[in-house]
Amino acid sequence: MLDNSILDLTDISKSYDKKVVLDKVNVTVQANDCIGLLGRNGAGKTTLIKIILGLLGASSGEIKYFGGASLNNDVKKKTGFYIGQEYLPEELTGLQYLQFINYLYNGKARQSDENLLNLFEYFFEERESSKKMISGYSFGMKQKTGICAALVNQPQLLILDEPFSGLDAFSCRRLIEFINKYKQRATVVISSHDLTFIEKICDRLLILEKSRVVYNDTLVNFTTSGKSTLEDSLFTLLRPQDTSDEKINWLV
Ligand SMILES: Nc1ncnc2c1ncn2[C@@H]1O[C@H](COP(=O)(O)OP(=O)(O)OP(=O)(O)O)[C@@H](O)[C@H]1O
Repeated sequence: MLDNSILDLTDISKSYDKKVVLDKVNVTVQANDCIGLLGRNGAGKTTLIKIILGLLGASSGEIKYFGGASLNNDVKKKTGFYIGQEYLPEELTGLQYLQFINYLYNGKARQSDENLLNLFEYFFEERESSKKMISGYSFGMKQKTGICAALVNQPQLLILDEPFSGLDAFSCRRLIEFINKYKQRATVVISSHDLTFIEKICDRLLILEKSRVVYNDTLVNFTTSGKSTLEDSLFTLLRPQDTSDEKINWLV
């Protein structure tokens, strides 16, 4: 393990009943890496993220954070994450939720409401919605609220699971621009199926397939310095099955 490692995963395995979902995952994430976590539906991306965040226990293996620490309060304070809308408190307004997260992470040294509203406005392009209950938000608005909450504590490690889902084109561009700036001062891990966005943001790729890591290196090496697109390179690596059209003749 190198001194500036932010995450050091050793032999992380996870099974549900007898089904192996992660099989001896070994990954080191260095400071200022911006990593695209890729893989088919069901490859284990969310499971891996939840294990890293301590929301799910691994069946075996060990994770060290920020150069050797275990998952203590200091590590949690330095980490921001968004892993889905099911964790949003519907009965709070957007601003109240950001204030709650702010208090939880930062105690007395919390951000001003003005900072929180500016953060909200950056992604929403307005402030009015911050006074409305999250229960009344659209899917995309909830997504943006979760992303804002992940940023309140100015995390050194930012982990986002499918952050682009449901975002309109403007919000996607905002998020891309934001992460491209933010990654200069932080380590970022993003799981996404949107390869165009991953290509615009990430420097490294971690690709899971059939419960194992099948690629863990730079984006540039993966696309042979841009000679092929990320999509083509991914298809070459994962070789999708040729599903015969005849099987759906009854349909089309
Ligand atoms: N609570 C659970 N109980 C049993 N199996 C589970 C559970 N959660 C996930 N799995 C299984 O673990 C595997 C990995 O799921 P995971 O959600 O990590 O995949 P993913 O790569 O994030 O997929 P997607 O791209 O579709 O979001 C899947 O086969 C899934 O069915």
